Amino acid sequence: MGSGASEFVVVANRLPVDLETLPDGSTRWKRSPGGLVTALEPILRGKSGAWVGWPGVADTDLGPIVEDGIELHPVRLSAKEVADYYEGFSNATLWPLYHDVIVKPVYDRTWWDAYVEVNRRFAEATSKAAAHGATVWIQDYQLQLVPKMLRMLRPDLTIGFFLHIPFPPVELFMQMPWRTEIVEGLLGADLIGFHLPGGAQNFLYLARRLAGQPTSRGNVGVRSKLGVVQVGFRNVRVGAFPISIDSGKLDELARTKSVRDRAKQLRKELGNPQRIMLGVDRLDYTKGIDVRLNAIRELLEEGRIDPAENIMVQLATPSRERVESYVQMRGDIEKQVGRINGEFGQVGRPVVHYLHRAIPREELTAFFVAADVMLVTPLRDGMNLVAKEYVACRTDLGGALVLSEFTGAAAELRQAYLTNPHDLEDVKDSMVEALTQDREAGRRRMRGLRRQVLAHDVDRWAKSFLSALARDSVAGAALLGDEVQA
Ligand SMILES: O=P(O)(O)OC[C@H]1O[C@H](O[C@H]2O[C@H](CO)[C@@H](O)[C@H](O)[C@H]2O)[C@H](O)[C@@H](O)[C@@H]1O
Ligand SMILES: Nc1ccn([C@@H]2O[C@H](COP(=O)(O)OP(=O)(O)O)[C@@H](O)[C@H]2O)c(=O)n1
Repeated sequence: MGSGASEFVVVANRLPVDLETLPDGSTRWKRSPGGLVTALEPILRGKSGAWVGWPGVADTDLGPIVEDGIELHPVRLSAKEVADYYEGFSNATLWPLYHDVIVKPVYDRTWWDAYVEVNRRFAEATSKAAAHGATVWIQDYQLQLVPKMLRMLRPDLTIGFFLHIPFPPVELFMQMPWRTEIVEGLLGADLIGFHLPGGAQNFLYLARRLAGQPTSRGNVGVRSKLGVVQVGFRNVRVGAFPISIDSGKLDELARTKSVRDRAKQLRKELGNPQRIMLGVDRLDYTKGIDVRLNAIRELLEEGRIDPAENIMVQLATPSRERVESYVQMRGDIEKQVGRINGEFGQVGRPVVHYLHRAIPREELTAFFVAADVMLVTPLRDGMNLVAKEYVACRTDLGGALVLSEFTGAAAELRQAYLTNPHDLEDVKDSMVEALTQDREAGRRRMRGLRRQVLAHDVDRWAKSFLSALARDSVAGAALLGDEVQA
């Protein structure tokens, strides 16, 4: 297959923008949901590379286009492929399996066939876009077969892969009927990145057990001490690279007069309560939105918080709306919101303000600035960028972060009020602690959190991954325990 013109290509299920059809039949591009796009968009803009991905709607034929300075290569998916590859295998098989089986994964052979077929299409589209010797960076669980397929088409490329969600413990991964194919698919890369060392260790074990390849045995570090899998003459490196946000830019935005004024106005519109709690998530069962709502209801019932003084705002972006478990969860959450407001709200003064829609970045920043307590309570989350965004916005050192121990972010944000989302009493106690924290103690915590988030931004994440990828993989032979420049 012939090569294209791009020296650096990002490959992800989604393009950074979704094609939206308006009621009058015309179309426009809007930003795609989720943290992957939040993280990668600024990187690609700075590198003038190409992005291969799905435009978010089925049966759309589009040639390459340039949008906002990024060259986009849309991959066409039919309506059936969206149902089988995206909603099915990606989000009803892999997503729950990799998130601790919070809901039961479905193993369907026709979904697997669609996953193989669509991964092949992504590999072919990437092969067309990439110049000879280019660097290709493949993203996430939807595309785990692409590294091997692409290597077969284009052995000249340097191939990196990054998994944005947790890589599951071995006992869970072994459920997967196509477990060997997935491990072998990933081993087509030169470097495989995870958020945390635990994910990398799980993968190394599986590469030995399922693919039968020799691997390094030492512990993997954070941006250091890569593991190695020997695949024939190739050394595939495996490491932990915790993702982050464009913290400097968000810090700047949070300081602007328009955002600060809007934050004040939001407080007023919410009835000037003493304390505002905030949740910001895609509407996903992994995010523990139900956990925080249960905690608030019990705290109200027990009289530990006063509904006249403490309110909550939950901003929920619509997500995967045709997947059964998401439909059911939306109903459950909206019932919980209704129950709390029915029992504890007043006319014109609900306790929980709930918006089910995407929120523009500047408005979201004003919410972060206005919120006294940020509630991030996932049952499992690869990283959770929202936690880092809140910290980056607290230029005043105000606010408090309640953070689930089961997020990747918890490994770095140690000064948060860390909590176990499976232990409702612990969540309630953490919330009360955060709501009643001493001002000076709160400022100390926030200072520590900000030091971490501002020093480890998304640029550092990308540079640490890409510089490790750029290293000669033959030189990596000696590397059991190699150090990476962060
Ligand atoms: O594309 P969707 O199906 O609408 O889902 C949105 C994205 O969700 C997931 O995000 C993950 O990546 C974040 C950045 O690394 C991380 O902070 C978070 O913990 C993950 O859940 C998913 O991995 C992406 O592929 C989706 O685009
Ligand atoms: N209503 C909302 C909720 C989230 N978001 C953004 O979506 C991203 C979510 O990333 P994340 O890493 O926390 O979680 P995922 O949705 O990627 O699993 C963050 O950048 C949020 O600011 C948004 O723009 N509007």
